Amino acid sequence: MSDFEIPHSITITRPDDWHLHLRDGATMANVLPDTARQFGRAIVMPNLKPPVTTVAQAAAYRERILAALPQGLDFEPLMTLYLTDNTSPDEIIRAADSGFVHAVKLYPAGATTNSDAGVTDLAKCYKVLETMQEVGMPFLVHGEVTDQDIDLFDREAVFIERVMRPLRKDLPALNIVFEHITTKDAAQYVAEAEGPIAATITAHHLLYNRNEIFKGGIRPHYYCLPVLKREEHRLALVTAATSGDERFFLGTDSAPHAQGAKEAACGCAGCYTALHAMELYTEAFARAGALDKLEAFASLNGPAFYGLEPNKGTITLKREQWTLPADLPFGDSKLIPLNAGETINWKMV
Ligand SMILES: NC(=O)N[C@@H](CC(=O)O)C(=O)O
Ligand SMILES: [Zn+2]
Ligand SMILES: [Zn+2]
Repeated sequence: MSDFEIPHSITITRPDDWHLHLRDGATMANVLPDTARQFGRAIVMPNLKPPVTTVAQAAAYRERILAALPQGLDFEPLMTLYLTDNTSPDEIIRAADSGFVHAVKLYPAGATTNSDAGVTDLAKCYKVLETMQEVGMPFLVHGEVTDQDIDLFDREAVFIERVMRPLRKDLPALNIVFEHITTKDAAQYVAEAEGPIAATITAHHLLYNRNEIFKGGIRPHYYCLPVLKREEHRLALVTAATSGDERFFLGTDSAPHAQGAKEAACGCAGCYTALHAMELYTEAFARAGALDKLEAFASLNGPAFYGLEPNKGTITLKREQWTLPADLPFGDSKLIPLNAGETINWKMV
């Protein structure tokens, strides 16, 4: 699409974020309005410290989110449970009956931020997974093996062979979301798989490849997990997201960390994009000449997978340049958003 063919504005059904970290307490109060301005709902990740492992904890967390929501913002948090080796089938039944727990999340132990309490061996969870399959509870998967002998950049592809294929063979009717996919291997696997599987894709994995982490020096705000990959993988993700295929939908994986935790000798993984998520996705779709596919990806495919109605109302993004703030308040620290201080091309009205 040449520049003059790109429209000056685009209006779509109000989108949802199907993968979001809101944290808790004062920092949650800081970041929540950014998401609530852009999205009608969000799947809220349970990797708090300690993690959200029970329906009772999810109910309390949901109340804290709603209490922190500024007046006038209409936003529904969709809660999740953090799967551990000790999660019981009864907890899954309670979750399904709750009406507000929409999924259960797999963090392979040691894979990412706050995953220490995660699953050490999925074989220990088969009773729980069978129950999830029976009651139709979606299983959200951080799809990376944690084996230190496997190259960091290969951990998602190896996960498909070692974990995803056997799991789906054993439990073919389990609803699975392959979260924040980053490789052509995962995009291809999901596109071709039989049965109920989908994938979320972040804005940063659509816009950047791994060079971004090392441009002119090490740039910690581009470090997330799964880590950015080669250009060929980015291109495959753009193809999947803009294909209109209902298996692919929006999940920002916006993951705020205090400035000092990112800019450190051993910095945390996670990119903060909630402030300008729809602007970034719109840029990625515009560059691909696929703005007509943005609504399916951002607003329709996700609700269909989760058995929910799309949101009422619309949002509009204008082609208008604006400069992101250098930092944002984050409890008693600061939060550096992705693209801090940079000028971007779209602005939500
Ligand atoms: N994506 C990240 O790099 N970090 C996430 C955890 C996760 O989604 O894996 C976080 O909670 O900080
Ligand atoms: Zn993850
Ligand atoms: Zn995440």
